[in-house]
Amino acid sequence: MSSIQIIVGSMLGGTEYVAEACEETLTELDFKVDIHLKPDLNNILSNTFLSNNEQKKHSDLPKKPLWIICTSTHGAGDYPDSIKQFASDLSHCEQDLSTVSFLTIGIGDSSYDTFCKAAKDITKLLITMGCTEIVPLKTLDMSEDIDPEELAQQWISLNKDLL
Ligand SMILES: Cc1cc2nc3c(=O)[nH]c(=O)nc-3n(C[C@H](O)[C@H](O)[C@H](O)COP(=O)(O)O)c2cc1C
Repeated sequence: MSSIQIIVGSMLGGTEYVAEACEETLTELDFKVDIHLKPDLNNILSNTFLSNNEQKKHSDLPKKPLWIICTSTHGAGDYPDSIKQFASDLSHCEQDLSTVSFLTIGIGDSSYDTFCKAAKDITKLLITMGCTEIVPLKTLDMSEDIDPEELAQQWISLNKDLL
């Protein structure tokens, strides 16, 4: 079992429901999950690398640490307030993140030219910081009549063997 950190960027709360739906699916799949509605990089790093140490004690439970980013986009392609500090801290992080794998779910509205830009930007930033994207960005378009929680859960289930 790998430990998964779900990192949430939301302004109005909708993306929190999507993240919690992902948490539910992952828990059903028997993953250990921590969800961060107000992500703090230091806290996430200590969970990530503590989990690593724990895994070393259990050699039958190996796996790289995994982060799942769920973020909407606000303003004119900006990060939501809840994830701004995390993104800034991440860009200055000096810790080696090369063992961290991640995937991103972007929630946005395609009527904006900057569709899901925050999710695209954080994906680029994580790659710049040495992390490995294991599944290409999943975007959910709220201008369509969709159930974003259901779609996110289906996407997690589809990719479960890569986690
Ligand atoms: C003021 C405002 C600005 C927005 N700007 C963008 C944007 O630039 N790109 C985009 O894809 N969606 C944009 N959206 C759509 C939101 O990302 C979308 O409504 C999302 O579901 C909000 O998620 P949240 O409830 O977690 O904040 C904007 C929405 C609002 C209200």
